[in-house]
Amino acid sequence: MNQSKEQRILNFVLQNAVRGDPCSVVDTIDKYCSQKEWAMNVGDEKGKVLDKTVEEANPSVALELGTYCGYSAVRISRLLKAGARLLTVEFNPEFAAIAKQMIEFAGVQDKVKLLEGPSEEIIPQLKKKYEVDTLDFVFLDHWKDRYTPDTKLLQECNLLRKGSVLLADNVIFPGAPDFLNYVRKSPHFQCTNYPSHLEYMQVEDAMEKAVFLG
Ligand SMILES: Oc1cc(-c2ccc(F)cc2)cc2cccnc12
Ligand SMILES: [Mg+2]
Repeated sequence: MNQSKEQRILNFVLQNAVRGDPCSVVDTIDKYCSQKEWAMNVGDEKGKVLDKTVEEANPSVALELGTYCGYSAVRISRLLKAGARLLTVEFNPEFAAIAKQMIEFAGVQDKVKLLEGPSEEIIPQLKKKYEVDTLDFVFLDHWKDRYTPDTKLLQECNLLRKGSVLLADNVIFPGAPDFLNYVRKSPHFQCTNYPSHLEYMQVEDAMEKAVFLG
């Protein structure tokens, strides 16, 4: 049975990155996906925006929607302070299986909890089942038509507090126009746009930061 692209990415990491070194895992995925096969990791250019936003938020509890192969879970968790944790949600079982191995190889498994299932089911479980009070940082990088309903769900579930930082990938390409509309028009969010490029391509893209105002 021939391998999936995601399995090829993982194998390249297992053979070329340094076990227990998150930076080498991130760099090795970027090397493979820029030189051999494009894949929908946030990539290094937008990854630097992600890094700065995470460092500024310095979250104790972070949520990622859309794990894929684990690239941004490794990228985020390498910046977390001792005792901080990242919950990452992936609904595709094949992707989740790859990400689990990627996270373990990078040595960040103690900081990352991978939750398999649809975000609309998992978000309402975060408080009781996953002992979350409020989220300090949320990275939205899943299907673009889920950005707005999941943002509303986070608010309805009282998972955001004054100062909670949302960062959304791909607001230009593939695009999340309804999300931009929603957060920019809402009195509950202070928004900032970060123009960038689609991972590994010269196509325009951007990230949007939306800070919850309470
Ligand atoms: O960063 C991303 C990029 C794309 C994407 C797909 C096809 C293209 F031709 C270009 C871009 C899809 C994503 C889906 C989910 C999370 N991130 C994505
Ligand atoms: Mg993306």
